[in-house]
Amino acid sequence: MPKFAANLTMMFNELPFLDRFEAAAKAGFKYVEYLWPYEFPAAELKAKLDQFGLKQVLFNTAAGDISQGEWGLSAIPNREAEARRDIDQALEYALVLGCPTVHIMAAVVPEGESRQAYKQTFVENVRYASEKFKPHGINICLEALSPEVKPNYLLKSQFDTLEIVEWVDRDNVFVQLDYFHAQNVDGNLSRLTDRLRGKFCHIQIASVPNRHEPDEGEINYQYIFDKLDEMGYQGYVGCEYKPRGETVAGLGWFEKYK
Ligand SMILES: O=C(O)[C@H](O)C(=O)CO
Ligand SMILES: [Mg+2]
Repeated sequence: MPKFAANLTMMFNELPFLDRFEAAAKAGFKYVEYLWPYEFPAAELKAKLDQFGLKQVLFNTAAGDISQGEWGLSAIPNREAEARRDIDQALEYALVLGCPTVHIMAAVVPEGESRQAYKQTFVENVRYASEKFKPHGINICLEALSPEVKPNYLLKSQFDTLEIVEWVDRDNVFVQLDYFHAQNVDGNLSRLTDRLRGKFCHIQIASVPNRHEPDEGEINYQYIFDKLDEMGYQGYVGCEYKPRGETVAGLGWFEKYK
């Protein structure tokens, strides 16, 4: 049965961020993920995890200057020093939080820039991170984002991500398989899951097209969950969706997995 993680960035927005840990635990979650921890001291977040018996299973490297359209720095040529500081910071947080996986964000590729140069830079920075994280048993995930969510992001298709993972060629670097983006860009989710077998170590879910709870829309998630169980998938499934309304009211789908 899948191990579901509440995404505290997207869910429980009725509450201030630091109150979402208790809400997630009360709703029956044992695991949490969220985009970025850096607004808070790692020790403060760890205290919240411990207070409510939660395990942190994923967070991201910093996004850069979102107001300037940045969405990750690790693929931007000539920004390697900043990217590697972000990677080092992510490692510090992962060690305090006891988090097994970090999503290294790539970058948006501005019109006219060389995608190949961005890919090469990303590979070199991910290899840097792999070496730093390896002694601590921490994995790295890379994720494709659909253009409707993040236009011109370096990784669009799951096969873009697979190309980088195979190019990096390190045993602690994997695909972050977000079925919302995968359905929007690649489709054919069952065959895609088979093709990525052994290459992904974290999954995220949301309905398509509205990115809500997984109990609506065009993806038959029960079929996907059963397939993951049959494959023996042992990773986590992040609930990276925007609740239709009040978060707990939308958790009927989760009842049978508690
Ligand atoms: O947006 C997503 O699906 C990613 O998981 C993320 O964390 C930031 O792009
Ligand atoms: Mg995602």
